[in-house]
Order: sequence, then structure tokens, then C-alpha cells
Amino acid sequence: MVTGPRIGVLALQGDVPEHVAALAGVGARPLVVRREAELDACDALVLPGGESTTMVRLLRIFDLLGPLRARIAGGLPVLGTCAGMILLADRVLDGERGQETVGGLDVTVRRNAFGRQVDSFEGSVTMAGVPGRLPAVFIRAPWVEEAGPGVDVLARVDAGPGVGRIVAVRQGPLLATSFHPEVGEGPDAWRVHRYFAEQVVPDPAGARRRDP
Ligand SMILES: NC(=O)CC[C@H](N)C(=O)O
Repeated sequence: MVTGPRIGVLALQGDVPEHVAALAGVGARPLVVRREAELDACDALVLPGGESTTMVRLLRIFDLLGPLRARIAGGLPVLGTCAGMILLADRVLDGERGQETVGGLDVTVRRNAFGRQVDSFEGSVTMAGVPGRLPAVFIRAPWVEEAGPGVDVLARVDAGPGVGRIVAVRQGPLLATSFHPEVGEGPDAWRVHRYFAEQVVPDPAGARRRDP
């Protein structure tokens, strides 16, 4: 029987059920991750939207920060959305003083970048590798201020005349969006999850994995 990859959703805080539904909708096997054994069982991981400062604190409390960094260094595919993008970023502007991240993605992100007035808005983007135009919901979203040479810019949005802000990037197995691709329902809404899941090769032997 062919089964989809096991894709975890970090479930310490944030919009977990929406990502679980989206992953199941594109044929992956979602797994809620709160413990190291659950992280071990994943072929890939989603870092959801929520509050990046809270999530990083909880990662420490749950003893997941070190193991997650180790898995990322080992090539774990990760999709970070909104706060999840901030968690993946190596550098943060407008963060809390000394805000720590998980890191791995060679970008500088600016938190709450779109400003008060347009705090939250719905737009649409075209994203390289994803067919058609995507509805894109931004909720106190970050943007990528600077991307390192190994980072592909996949999408931008207009933020004033002649200014296109980077809202989706990829660096090898790490994919991040400023917006919330889990919002909406049905296969059409979940094109980013499909794009991500298609890059994930399930580990057939489950080798070192324990099935929690
Ligand atoms: N919707 C979101 O994930 C918002 C992110 C939030 N502003 C943060 O800094 O973590």
C-alpha cells in the first residue's frame, strides 16, 4: 500500500488543526508533535502560525529546541508559516530583545512588518512552483527583509509603489511563507501543502524512528 509521508505539525501553540486538515487533504499522514519521540517519527514538519516568542519559549520548556535544530541540520524538510517563518529565520528584526529562533534558513525577517494599518489583510500571490494565483491571508505577518545567496525567492507582494516584499522563500528542504496557506478548504486552497508534501520522501524503513 502506498502511503503518504508522515508530516508533523508542531503543536505547542498556534493554528495546528488547520494544518493537520490541509496535510490530510493532500494525502500526507499528519502527526501532532509535542514530544521528541513524535518529532523522531516525522519525515517532515510544519511550524504553524501563532506567536513566535511564545513558541520558542515552549520549544525550550518541552526540550524540543535542540532536537529540532539537529533534525533541521540533518536535512528535515520544514514548512514554516508566519510565526513559523520567523522561527526558521536565522535573523529577526523588530523581535523581542534577543529573540531566539530555531534557525536554519539564511534570511532576515521583520516581524509584524506590514504595520498597524494593514495588520491583517487578504491578498493573492503567485508563488514559483505552485500553479495559479493563491489567496493569501496575512495576519500580523513578517516579511523577508534580506535573503542569503542560497535562498530562492518564491513570492512577493506589493507594499507600495515599486516595492515588492518577499513573502515566500525556499532554501533546499526549508520552505517558508509569511501568509497562511492553511486557511481555506479543499485541494485548491492547499496548493502550498501539496507542493511541500511532494518534496518529502517518506522513509520506507522508518529506520531509526519509533512510532509513538
Ligand atoms: N499569524 C502569525 O503567525 C503572526 C506572527 C506573530 N506576529 C509573531 O511575531 O510571531
